[in-house]
Order: sequence, then C-alpha cells, then structure tokens
Amino acid sequence: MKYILAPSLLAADFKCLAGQMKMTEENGAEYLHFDVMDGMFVPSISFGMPVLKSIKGATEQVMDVHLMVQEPVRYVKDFADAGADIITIHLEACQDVKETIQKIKNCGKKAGISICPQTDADQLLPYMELVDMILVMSVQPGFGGQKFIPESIEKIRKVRRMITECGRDIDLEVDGGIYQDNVEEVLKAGANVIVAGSAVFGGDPGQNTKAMMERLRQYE
Ligand SMILES: O=C(CO)[C@@H](O)[C@H](O)COP(=O)(O)O
Ligand SMILES: [Fe+2]
Repeated sequence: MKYILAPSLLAADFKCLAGQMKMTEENGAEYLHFDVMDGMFVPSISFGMPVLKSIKGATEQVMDVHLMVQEPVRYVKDFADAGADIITIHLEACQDVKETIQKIKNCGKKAGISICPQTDADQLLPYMELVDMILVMSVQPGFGGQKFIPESIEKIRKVRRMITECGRDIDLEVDGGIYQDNVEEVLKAGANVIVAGSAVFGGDPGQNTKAMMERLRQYE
C-alpha cells in the first residue's frame, strides 16, 4: 500500500505560501490538502477556486480538495477546472450522494467521500463501489488545530475492514488533530493518507514534513 502525506494549507502562512508548499514537496509530501469551507455546512469560510487555480501552477503535488460545502454538486466542475485532482465531498452535505460522485467522475477526477465523527461508517456501504478514497474526519470539520477524537481509531479500523471486504483499491484518508505523536496509531489502524495541518505548518514545514514522512515510510 502507498502511504501519503497531505499537508493541509489551512494552517500555512499565506504571505509566503509558494515557499511553504515547496518545502513540503521537497521533503516528500505528495499531496496538498485544500480545505474549502462555505460558512453553511461548517461555520467557517476558508478559500475557493481562484486560490486553487493560482497555486496549482506552483507545485507538482496532487491537489486533494476537501469540500466542506452544502450541496457540493454545485461546485464540482468549478473545482475540477481550477485544478483539483481529487475531490472529496461530505456524505452529510449531499441530497444525492451518488449523483455528486458521478459528477466528479464525469469531470475525470478521483472521487472521495467523507464522514463526520458522528456519522456511522456503515453509511458508506452504498458508495464503496464508486469512490477512490474515503476520508474519516477525526475532528469536527470546520477548523484546524483541534484535538484528535480518540473514538476515530475504531472507526478507521472498521472502514479499513470494509475496504478489504469490498476488494477495491480505495485509499483511506484521516483528517484532523494528527501530529508526530499519534500518527503511528492512525497508520496502524489502517489509514494510508494522512492529513496534517498544524503538525506541518506550525513551525518549519520542511523539517516537520520530513519527520512525518519518516514515520509514514516505516509502513511501506
Ligand atoms: O478539514 C479540516 C478541518 O475541517 C482539516 O483538514 C484541518 O485543516 C486539519 O488541521 P489540523 O487538525 O491537522 O491542524
Ligand atoms: Fe480537511
């Protein structure tokens, strides 16, 4: 299995964004996690298509777009055109989850589905044949810098079992409150894509990426 680090730009220093992205890229982070918040599905507002379009040209990293947006089907094409490579929507935010996933696929992008901490993993079952990635939120979506919810570990184990049982090559991404001191527990439970905002950009992004990558590489 491939283990990937996805630094979350939400925690980056935007006055020197290109340099910060480069530091993560040079130290082995293959993805960049791009958190879109609409002030409706989650209380906060972050950034959107114009920012994605502008940073896309500054890195070779895969743009991993996490849409915390009500009825994301409305914006799938806009984010695909702006440079998203993977588009992840929230199960809880869609009236028609299948239609939303299909729209992502029709745009030629990888489709991810995410669940909030209070959503049971069983709710993912109808979509296992359709998605490329499952994103388990280990904090309430909406803000960076929160504390990892310990019950997420059991949910990660369960989702990994569901992936194995369905037999498809689905990535399992975990997002929220992951640092050097708990990343191994998350990997052991079955995650293979690790989102880290504060752990990467709180301090030297190059050094922090390197340290996280060392932990991920032990699992390859
Ligand atoms: O989607 C979200 C929050 O809603 C995340 O991607 C956070 O941005 C991760 O930040 P840290 O918890 O790693 O600081
Ligand atoms: Fe995220």
